[in-house]
Parts: sequence; structure tokens; C-alpha cells
Amino acid sequence: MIKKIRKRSDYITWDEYFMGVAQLAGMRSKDPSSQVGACIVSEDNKILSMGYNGFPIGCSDDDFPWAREGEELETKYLYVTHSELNAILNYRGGSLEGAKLYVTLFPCNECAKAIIQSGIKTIVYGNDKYANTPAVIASKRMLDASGVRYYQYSPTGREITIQL
Ligand SMILES: Nc1ccn([C@H]2C[C@H](O)[C@@H](COP(=O)(O)O)O2)c(=O)n1
Ligand SMILES: [Zn+2]
Repeated sequence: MIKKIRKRSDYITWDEYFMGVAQLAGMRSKDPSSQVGACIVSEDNKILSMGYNGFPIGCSDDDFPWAREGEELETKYLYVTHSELNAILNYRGGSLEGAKLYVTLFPCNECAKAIIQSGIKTIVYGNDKYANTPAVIASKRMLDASGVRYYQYSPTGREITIQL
């Protein structure tokens, strides 16, 4: 009698996989306070692009400011490119129509504009710690008006260890 070998059942789900990839991308960020990662996926679950928050090419991580407070020109906010925008801009393949965005932090209003215009139709987000800020309220208002669906990732509690 031949015993049939069945597939393993503890493999990670698509949401775990892509949110995990977004988290890993965020680990490349040099921002000392918030490391944000994003992963864009096609309708048939192929990774199209990734990004994390950082300064534009040519703007040194060692020279530009990482401060959150102080004189506006000396804070990071005027210079940093958000992870979602970097993921959109990093894409070299043409259209993102119908794609899905996994991002570890809810997109701000500026990223929402780029998300809508790029054709991304679904956002899966992790943290929503800035939910009460005008940037996120405006973002949700535009996403709702444009029919971009968003839902919060439900952590499964599963942990992985990667040896690097
Ligand atoms: N959806 C978002 C929101 C923020 N970011 C970036 C921008 C900054 O580098 C950092 C937020 O800094 P904080 O005010 O928490 O010190 O996260 C992003 O990439 N995507
Ligand atoms: Zn943003």
C-alpha cells in the first residue's frame, strides 16, 4: 500500500507573506523613530515593487536631518519620501491598475493621491497610529471617494525567525 504524502498545512497565508515582506522592507529605513515598509502586489499575487521611507537619491542619510521637531527646514518631514510613494516610484513595469498595496502604516494624504492615480485598488495596512491627524482623515476621504478599498491586517500571532 502506497501512503499518499500530503502538502504541509502550516504554510503562511498571502496576507502574512506580503505584510511580512513590507515589514522586512521597512527594516531598511534609516528613520530613527518610524520605519515604514510597503509591498505592491498584482491581482494574481506577484510582487511588483517594494519601498521604505527615506530620503531621495542623492540626499545623504548622514547629512539630511532626521529630527521630528525644531525649525521646519531642519526636520525630516520636508525631505523624506514615504514608503508607499517609493514603492510606486520604484515600479518599472508599466501599469499598477488593479494592484494591491501592503503597507505597515496607514497612507497619508499625499501618498493617497499617488495610490489613487496609479490605479492601486486595495490597501492592506498595519498600524493606524496617525488616524486622528488631518493627513490620514483627508487620505481616507479621498480613498473613499475614489473607491479604493482598505482594510487593516489582522496579525495572526505567528512568528518567524530568519537567520541572516
Ligand atoms: N504612511 C506613511 C506615513 C509616514 N511615513 C514616514 C515618514 C517619516 O519618515 C515617518 C514618520 O515619522 P514620525 O512622525 O512617526 O516620526 O514615516 C511613511 O513612510 N508612510
Ligand atoms: Zn505618505
